[in-house]
Amino acid sequence: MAMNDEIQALFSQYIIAGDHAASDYFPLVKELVKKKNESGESRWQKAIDTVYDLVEDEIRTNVRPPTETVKFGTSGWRGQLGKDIFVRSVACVTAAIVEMYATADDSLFRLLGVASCDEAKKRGCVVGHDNRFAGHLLTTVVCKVLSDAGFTVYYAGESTTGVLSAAVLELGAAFSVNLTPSHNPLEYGGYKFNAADAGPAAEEVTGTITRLAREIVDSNYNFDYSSIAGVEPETFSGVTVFDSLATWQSLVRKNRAVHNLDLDAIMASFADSNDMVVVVDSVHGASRLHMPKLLPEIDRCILLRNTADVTFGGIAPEPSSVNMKKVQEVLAARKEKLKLGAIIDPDGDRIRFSDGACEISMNQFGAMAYHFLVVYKKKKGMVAKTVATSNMANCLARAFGEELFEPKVGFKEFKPVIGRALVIFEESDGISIIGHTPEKDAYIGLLLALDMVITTGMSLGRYRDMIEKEYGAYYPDRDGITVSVKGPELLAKLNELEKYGVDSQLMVGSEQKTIKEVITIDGRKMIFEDGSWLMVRPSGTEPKVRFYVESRTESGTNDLVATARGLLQQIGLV
Ligand SMILES: O=P(O)(O)OC[C@H]1O[C@H](O)[C@H](O)[C@@H](O)[C@@H]1O
Repeated sequence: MAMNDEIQALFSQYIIAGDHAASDYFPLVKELVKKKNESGESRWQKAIDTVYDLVEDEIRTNVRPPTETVKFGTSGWRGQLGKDIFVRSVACVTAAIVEMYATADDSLFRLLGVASCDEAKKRGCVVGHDNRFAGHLLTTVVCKVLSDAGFTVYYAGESTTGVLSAAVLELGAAFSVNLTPSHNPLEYGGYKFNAADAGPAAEEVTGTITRLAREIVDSNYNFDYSSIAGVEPETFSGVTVFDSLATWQSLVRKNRAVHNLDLDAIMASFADSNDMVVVVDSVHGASRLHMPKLLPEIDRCILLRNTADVTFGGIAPEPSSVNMKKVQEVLAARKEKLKLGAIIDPDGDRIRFSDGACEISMNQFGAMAYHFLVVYKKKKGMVAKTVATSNMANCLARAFGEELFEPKVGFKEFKPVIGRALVIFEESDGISIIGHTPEKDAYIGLLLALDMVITTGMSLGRYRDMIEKEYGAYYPDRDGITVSVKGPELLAKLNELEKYGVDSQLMVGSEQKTIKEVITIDGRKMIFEDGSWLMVRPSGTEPKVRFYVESRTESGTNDLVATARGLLQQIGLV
């Protein structure tokens, strides 16, 4: 079949001419990207661009309610571009934020970190977006709605979650809006709201935004697209453009004495360490814009997937083991003794590491960061990690005679220990430290990793092995299954696991293990007598049930995974 016919056939499979609602653009984009990757033919790119023109038209013109009602989940509102996230729906959610400030009572203002709506207007909002399609268009909508309502707006353009959070602190802003669905696939758009503390907003806040947004969506609210067509946000009253990375750098420098990380000295040492190579894969996300400014410009600093590509080259843009392969390949070909690789998600709040020989997950890295700050940086204090995260940090906290805070999943759960915990982290590749933002930030993770390697003179793998030799080894893993049931029905199914209480037994591999403790703050975590555990919980961002396991022996992890799967099978989810 000639290529044009092939493209034509694909188009007619997914597109109903003149009917966005009935057309399904993203499966088509995915097919076209696959073809482009296979053939390298530039004409496939033209076809992709044509589909994106249609998506853009849908984003501009859609006036229906979103296909899925607006809902802020574990981290913001996420949905499909064009169908859920479009000019009007983004305007409605922004109008809901305006309404929230206009009508908040004292207790809500306390959570928002401002005393009044006037204060919020004056302190203003930081606005930015990741590398996704239509980011600029949709943030222009946000700026317009906020500007019309009298809010000061600091416009960052394309930036990352951690950097925008730092900007809130540095500018003393009242809140931030960041248009990103984080690491979700290419068809998604998203909307994150952080209040004045610069961390992910509390549930009461996002609940209020959700409620007001639904009301506005259902009203006759009209956003006049012509008021923003071809206009840059800084032309609106009260909107200024600023350099968000500079605010991040300023925050890190300012708090040097708090965390003992010296940004400039670390970068200078790396530049001088002839035996060290660093590879960072931005997977086409917003970090690609910052890395050349943050890291030294030397040939031992290699940046991968640092071009603009809203399709992420067709991959799921998350810092997974599969996606780490490019970093591993580049590191393998290098001669330097010390190798550090990292992969960062599109909005720069997740990071995963490699030392060329092995991968270091956040389960391990977060605990290593805690060890590093205490032992090498001479800091004293507690550590915090979510209940689904490895217990290596619990073990270190015990050894250091320090407290451990263990909330349910979600970075916003760390609020009670911000300013107290030396490290806050979760297995899903998010980390921050004392004196930094209460938001997860890949860059502070990268800075820590650089400092660890430079200061200890060890690769991350060797450093981890050294800690494990002293404190014992932990073997965590996680996986998940896609489910079609949701809401109360899903919870009812998961509740069937309640029969596995303390003293009941489960087969793990060929061994029968007794449950010693059950933690139910988030799903169900069942801890066995030998300290190994498994946990099951519904995802707050995807139609999935996740399970997390941790063994104390290398071979035991797979057995725990099999047991977890078995449990989900038993309750009819697999
Ligand atoms: O609820 P899940 O799908 O497991 O997602 C959990 C994750 O969601 C978002 O990414 C939050 O920012 C994270 O803090 C949280 O760990």
